[in-house]
Amino acid sequence: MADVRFENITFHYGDKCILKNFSLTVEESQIMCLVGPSGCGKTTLVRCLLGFIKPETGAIYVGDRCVFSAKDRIDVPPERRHIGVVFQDYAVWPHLTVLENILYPMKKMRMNRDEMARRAKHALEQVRMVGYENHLPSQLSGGQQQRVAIARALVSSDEVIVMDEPITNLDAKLREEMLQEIRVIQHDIGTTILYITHDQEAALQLCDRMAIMDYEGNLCQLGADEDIILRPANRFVFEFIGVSNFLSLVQQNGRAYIDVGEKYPLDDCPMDIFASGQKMEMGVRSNDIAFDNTSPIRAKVRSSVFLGSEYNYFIQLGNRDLRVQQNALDVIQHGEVKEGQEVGLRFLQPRYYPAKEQKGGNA
Ligand SMILES: Nc1ncnc2c1ncn2[C@@H]1O[C@H](COP(=O)(O)OP(=O)(O)OP(=O)(O)O)[C@@H](O)[C@H]1O
Repeated sequence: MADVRFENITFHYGDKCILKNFSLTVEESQIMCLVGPSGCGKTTLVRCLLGFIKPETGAIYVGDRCVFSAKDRIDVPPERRHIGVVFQDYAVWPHLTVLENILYPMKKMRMNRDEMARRAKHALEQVRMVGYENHLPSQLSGGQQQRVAIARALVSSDEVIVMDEPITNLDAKLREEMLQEIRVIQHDIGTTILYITHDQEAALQLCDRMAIMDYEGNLCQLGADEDIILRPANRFVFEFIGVSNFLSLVQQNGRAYIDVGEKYPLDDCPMDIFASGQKMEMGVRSNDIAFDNTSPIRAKVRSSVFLGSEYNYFIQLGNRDLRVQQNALDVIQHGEVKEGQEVGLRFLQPRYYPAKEQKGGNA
């Protein structure tokens, strides 16, 4: 097993800076999810690691091996980096059988026959595809094809596997199953996995640690999923992970109010947030809004949707619509609120951030 280290990686496409002095360590035998919005540079980072493109600065290490260093002019070719890869579009060869697909990278590495057979058998067992050796990809479901791609990555490297949106093309149930399988496979063999996604739900289910990139390709937080959810480093992380609502705040006569057309006092709000003179907002996650009839913050239930394990409510508070999510078990315990009903609201774990600047124009 090996850790993966990116040190001060800079990369441009033309004039456009995609990664600037980007550093990240993926610890050995862990699943690290690199999460960020579309276009932020995740795949670019993976391509640097695999050796498909060359950063302008920095170094990349896989365990003790330096696979790239701009300063020392090291640039190990992709096939000698020994990194397993699973891409979104499966990338299994359509004209090769399952077994031939799995043997392919080992043949390229010129491995001996017995070792190839042993590894292929083991990888097929790990992804539960024994019995499908002679099937062509066209005879397999999307999930089975993806398992073949994982088996092929496993035989390429038992040290490091990179997965770039590997389950995006699968239906919801299969996605869930594949996440479980990736977790079980990783647990059994202890491979280091760098998992790239813009799907925060998948990341939360899968990872040991999460790295969050913002739109500009900066690493804005690195931590266990609890850290990211409970202690978001900034507004971007708070908004990107989980479902959140934002409400404008004002202060009057030393007291803070939510301003939603009508003003509701917010007694727990620390007044020092107004010290900078900036407009402030309160962010609260949808599952951190509780119904409490004793609360003076009065709102109206516009709609209620049952989603199996949770209820989704759309609530009108003054001139704002809020989304509230409640666990189905809590609803069973405390009772469902009905459309049209008036409710009192209580905000748990609110966060305070400067308001975003409104963009002008009609665009
Ligand atoms: N070959 C290329 N030439 C020029 N620009 C590119 C090229 N490949 C990617 N880009 C640009 O680089 C930026 C980063 O792309 P990248 O594919 O790394 O993003 P990403 O975070 O992986 O996005 P997604 O989640 O949508 O896959 C984007 O603005 C993209 O348009």
